[in-house]
Amino acid sequence: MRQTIDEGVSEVLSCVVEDVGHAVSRNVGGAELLHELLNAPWLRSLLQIYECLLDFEMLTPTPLLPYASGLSHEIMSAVQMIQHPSAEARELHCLLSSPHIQALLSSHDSVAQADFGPVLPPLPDDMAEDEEAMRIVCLVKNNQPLGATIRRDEETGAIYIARVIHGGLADRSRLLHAGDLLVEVNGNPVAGLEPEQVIQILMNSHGTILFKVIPDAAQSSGNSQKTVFMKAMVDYCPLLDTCSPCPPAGMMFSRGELLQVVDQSDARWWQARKISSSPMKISSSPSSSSTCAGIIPSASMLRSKQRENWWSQPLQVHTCIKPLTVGGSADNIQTPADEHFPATDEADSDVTDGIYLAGFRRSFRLWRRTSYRRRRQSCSSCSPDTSSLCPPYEEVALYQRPPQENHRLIILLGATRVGVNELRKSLIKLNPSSFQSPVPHTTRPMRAGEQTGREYHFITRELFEYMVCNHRFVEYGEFKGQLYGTSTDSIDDVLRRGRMCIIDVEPHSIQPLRSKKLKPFVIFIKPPAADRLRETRRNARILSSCRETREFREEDFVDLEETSRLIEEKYKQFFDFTLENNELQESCRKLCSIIKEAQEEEQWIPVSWSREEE
Ligand SMILES: Nc1ncnc2c1ncn2[C@@H]1O[C@H](COP(=O)(O)OP(=O)(O)OP(=O)(O)O)[C@@H](O)[C@H]1O
Repeated sequence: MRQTIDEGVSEVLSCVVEDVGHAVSRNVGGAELLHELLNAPWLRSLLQIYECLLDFEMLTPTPLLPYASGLSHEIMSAVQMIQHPSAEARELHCLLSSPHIQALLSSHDSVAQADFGPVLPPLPDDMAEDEEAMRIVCLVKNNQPLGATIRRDEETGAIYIARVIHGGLADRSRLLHAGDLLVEVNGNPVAGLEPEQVIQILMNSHGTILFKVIPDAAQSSGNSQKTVFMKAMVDYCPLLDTCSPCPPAGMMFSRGELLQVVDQSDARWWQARKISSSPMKISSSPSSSSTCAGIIPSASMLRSKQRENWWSQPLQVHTCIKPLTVGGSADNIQTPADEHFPATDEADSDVTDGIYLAGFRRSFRLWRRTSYRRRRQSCSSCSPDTSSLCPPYEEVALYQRPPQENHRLIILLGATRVGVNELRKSLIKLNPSSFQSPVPHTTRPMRAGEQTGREYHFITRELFEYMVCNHRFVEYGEFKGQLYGTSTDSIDDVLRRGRMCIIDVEPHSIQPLRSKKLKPFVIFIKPPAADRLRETRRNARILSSCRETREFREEDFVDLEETSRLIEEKYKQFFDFTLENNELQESCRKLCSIIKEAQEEEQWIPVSWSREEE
């Protein structure tokens, strides 16, 4: 039976050799050759043999004898002892003594004895009892840092591994853990040394580094850490942080960056990696787990730093957080009260092709512009580097809007005259059935041709003030004796109709809009490079008063650039996207596609917006 199988196998194998040789000698094309080989009957036979071998392996066979090479030596010496060996005996001796057969038998014995592990040096005879718990770790140092920090126990002088950095060399070895007691480095005992001296030994070591450690039983079992994603809401630089346990192992980050926090086991110092804020990139990035993490302060650590900074600062009153009454002009406006103008003076082409565009009235825009400029000038505490007491990190999760849910609120943000209104208007004109802006409220009397709920919601001052007291306004203020504002109800109204609500607000109004209900997506509109800004706006006209427009002046460009820079510095942690308004049509097309992605694709949002219970 066995002979028949062996014959069958050798027949199949000779077919393989013959067919392959034949095909190659015919010099046929690669695809044709592959096709022929795949169709060959011997392939089926080979697969059957392979299956038989797998079955055989499943039976976990035991070897007939584990010392075939020893037996062969016995046979060879027995043959040598025969005085007149037969031709068969001589042939057998010749076969067994050939180096190939010897190597084959030796391999057979290794497999039969399952002798695959490395040969370890014998344990020294004078080894102390407690050295049982000692671990010898050999790391091959390349250009990367070892990825571990050490600390000295001040009482005992013992040196411990303080932290193993995720993704670093020590972490990948899985042999060094936080809490392990370091006994020797390359044969040098480290007890009693200063950490700097141990680091010096490590720095002087090249190639292989041998650590002798006593593992910390609690840590070696491996404490699996839950990974969380956080958005940085503050800037951090380890090299400027005097409290950092190891500044070179620290990770710098700035507001708005997305961090994958991989270790929170230490209440004061976490470990994290920076990741791309693009959901597509994070889900398909295999490298993220292999890159080395860095040490960052925990949320509580940063909060206590923020408190310290806050107390040490002189008292600054934020005028920007109070709604401001603006009675003056936006641009040296020398005009009488607003309502004296005919309706056409105030309208800013808000009817186009039969489509009514709400929220583009001149007084409304001028109120917003003036109030922003005044606030900016009057509030000295709004400098970009002032860290407020906001949470230092915001935990985020990926979210995709279910089709039955309201659209996310789209907030456009930008310095005055950067083109926010122009883009918003172009977007609505492009697709008025999808995009809409909320209708503002005003106390100004309705004029001929106007309708309440179209140009404005015309309401009394009493009602307006009542709404203010009840926090119904996202933004409000006074312009030429009349109140103007954008209410949350108007936003809800647009969203309830299944449309995408596009608003532009002053930067400080973003925070109150950040809610689970609205899930705002913030797009910052920034100016292009200085020369492109001046070139593209050469023929543009800007509002100078309720009645007049004029060309851009150099000081407008300078102000626009400076304001953009300030807004970006101070509020970038809230931006979901930054769009450069260079060529108008291209910017509008881009804006349209960003909004589509925001509504239809996975995005990072604060976890508090996606939790069920809230
Ligand atoms: N990409 C662009 N290329 C050329 N001109 C532009 C571009 N974007 C905007 N403009 C023009 O710049 C001027 C100011 O734009 P817009 O009124 O939209 O600014 P804004 O940021 O809304 O400021 P405001 O506070 O005055 O409402 C307008 O004349 C507009 O047509």
